[in-house]
Amino acid sequence: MSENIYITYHQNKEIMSAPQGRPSDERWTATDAYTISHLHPSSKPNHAAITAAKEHSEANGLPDIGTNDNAAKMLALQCKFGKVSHALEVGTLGGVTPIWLTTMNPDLRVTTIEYEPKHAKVARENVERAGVADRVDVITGAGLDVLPKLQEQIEKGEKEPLGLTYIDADKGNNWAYFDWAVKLSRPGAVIYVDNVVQGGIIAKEPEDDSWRSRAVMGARKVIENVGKDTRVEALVQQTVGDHSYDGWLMAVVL
Ligand SMILES: C[S@@+](CC[C@H](N)C(=O)[O-])C[C@H]1O[C@@H](n2cnc3c(N)ncnc32)[C@H](O)[C@@H]1O
Repeated sequence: MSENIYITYHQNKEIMSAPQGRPSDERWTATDAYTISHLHPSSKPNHAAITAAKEHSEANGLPDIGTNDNAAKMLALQCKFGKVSHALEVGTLGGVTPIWLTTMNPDLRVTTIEYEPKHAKVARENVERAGVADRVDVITGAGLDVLPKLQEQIEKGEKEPLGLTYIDADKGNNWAYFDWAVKLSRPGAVIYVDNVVQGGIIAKEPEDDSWRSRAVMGARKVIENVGKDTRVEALVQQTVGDHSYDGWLMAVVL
């Protein structure tokens, strides 16, 4: 089992849910609300399922650290654009992103890995209620314990090689997840690593060993290792929005 998973997660929860010291601006939140209300209004076929999943997650006490709608829809559109048949998410929370992906891509299957049994249970309930349980495999366990089993399934032909991976779990293992994702992907697959900007504090090497510094080190390690990795081409895109100022690393498998 990977080290300090539980502790690392709670540190991450703090970094994502209480962004003290991180830049924020009401224009970013207002712009997200305005654009999503036009580009994904309540008349969209999956709007009710997504809203219901968020409400069920909240009612069951899951932390408010889910991926925002714009980012989840971007991943869903990437799956459509890339004709992805199998996507992986590391860090399920309540399963809202797999619902976005599968409701917008009728032939897509998603494997999603969640360490917290309670989160995984709520995610299974959410995907069931959304009518996509036959295409979303919610696996309870630590990412690094589950990924070798996914490799076996892909090698046996039980699952397709990955066309898209979304890494959004314990930040200290970002690089290990990325390395696995490359190994399990088909050429042309895309890999996203979330929260690699963290309000712009990642450009400087941390000087202490606080939880925040360890999250920064998780971002720096994946950025620096990916930069030397000849299996991929990558960039970091900075984002602002209702989740403050952050960003993701996007890589394409060559
Ligand atoms: C930011 S949330 C994920 C949000 C989700 N991807 C979404 O789109 O809404 C991070 C999740 O990763 C889970 N997690 C933390 N450490 C993990 C690990 N080692 N393996 C798998 N999941 C982990 C946490 O329990 C939490 O549910």
